[in-house]
Amino acid sequence: MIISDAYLIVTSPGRNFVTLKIVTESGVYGIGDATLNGRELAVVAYLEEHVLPSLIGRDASRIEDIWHFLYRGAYWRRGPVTMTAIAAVDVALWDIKAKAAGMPLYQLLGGKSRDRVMVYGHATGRDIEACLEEVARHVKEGYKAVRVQAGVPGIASIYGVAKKDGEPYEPADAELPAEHVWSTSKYLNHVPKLFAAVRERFGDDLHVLHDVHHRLTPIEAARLGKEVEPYHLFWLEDCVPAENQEAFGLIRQHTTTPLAVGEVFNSLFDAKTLIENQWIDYIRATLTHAGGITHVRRIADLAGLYHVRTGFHGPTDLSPVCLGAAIHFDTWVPNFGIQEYMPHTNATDEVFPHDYRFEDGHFIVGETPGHGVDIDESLAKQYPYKRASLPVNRLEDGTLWHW
Ligand SMILES: O=C(O)[C@H](O)[C@@H](O)[C@H](O)[C@H](O)CO
Ligand SMILES: [Mg+2]
Repeated sequence: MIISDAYLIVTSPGRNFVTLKIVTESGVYGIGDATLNGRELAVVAYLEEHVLPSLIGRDASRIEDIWHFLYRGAYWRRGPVTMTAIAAVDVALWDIKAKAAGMPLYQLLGGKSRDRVMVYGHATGRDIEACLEEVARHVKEGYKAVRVQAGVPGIASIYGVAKKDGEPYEPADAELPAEHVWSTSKYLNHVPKLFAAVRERFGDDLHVLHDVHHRLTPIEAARLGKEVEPYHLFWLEDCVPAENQEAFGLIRQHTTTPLAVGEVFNSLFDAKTLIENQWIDYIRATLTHAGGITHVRRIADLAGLYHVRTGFHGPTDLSPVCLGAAIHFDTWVPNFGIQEYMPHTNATDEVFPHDYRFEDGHFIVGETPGHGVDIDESLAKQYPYKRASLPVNRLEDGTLWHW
């Protein structure tokens, strides 16, 4: 199982994806997702210059050793670029190990803890009415859980709401960062009305979620959490920026609305205080940005001790390789909560053939050895890289804010 080749495929079938392919002397290969939205080529340079040359000649079966070689060996530990690069190697090596064993990845992890994996989809609309129509569409398609994001009167462009109703939402929509204007008071006054309308129309059974996208202060988040309590959210996501983990201590004192955080985390240490204090309910760190299966498994195990469940990030800016590996992880992990799902474009699905399938609001894991996702390299070549940036936010007086 000696590694004989390792290279990257950068492709943009609708949006940019970076994929690492590791090939062994026996011909068995594995692939890992290395996509860091809006910073794709930083990871490409990191891997090509600093990681891939040192993989050649190593034993692909020594996943744990290679993980520590890359983590400790960098000296400059953690950070999204480093941890995305390590994750791509890690997931590709697990893919190889599972293929060599002739097993689907979930079997190597410990086997099935469940038969299917509940997902949440995204309903978005320019106002409450349009958003409710999108929730209705999701319910019709079988979703049991829906994230609900609507436009707010007086805010021209807002996270999570597509430019046109019915179109998929894609935040990295400009070559250079677009500048949006944000108003906390307008937002806070509007969101409880949205959830009142959702419960009135859809009743109590549907799981509903909401993403604040890091925009509030702790006391504002506490107010929002309290005000939506009657509508029983499945979770309130990223209600404050989480660099200061203590912020969640304050929010938790005020509300029983379940809290989710972690899509921008890249290490166990980003989440350690949050988990040990039981200030959160769901951890969203992903395989692609938090060091792969080897590291996210450690986060999930720590979380399990404190009744914190997984709710992996799953936007379209993570490739089907990440989603496929995540579905294996979700099928195994004992403390699973939910999996985010934003369907990829048809072009993306064609570039990344896969064996997972969506059925009745859930994913069903595939049985192909490995993580079940491949890449069509010649098709990938038809979609060259295009620079795309995430937006920034300013308050109405021009102050730069969190996006
Ligand atoms: O909950 C989510 O799915 C996320 O907040 C994403 O939509 C991020 O904004 C995106 O991943 C940034 O690249
Ligand atoms: Mg989010």
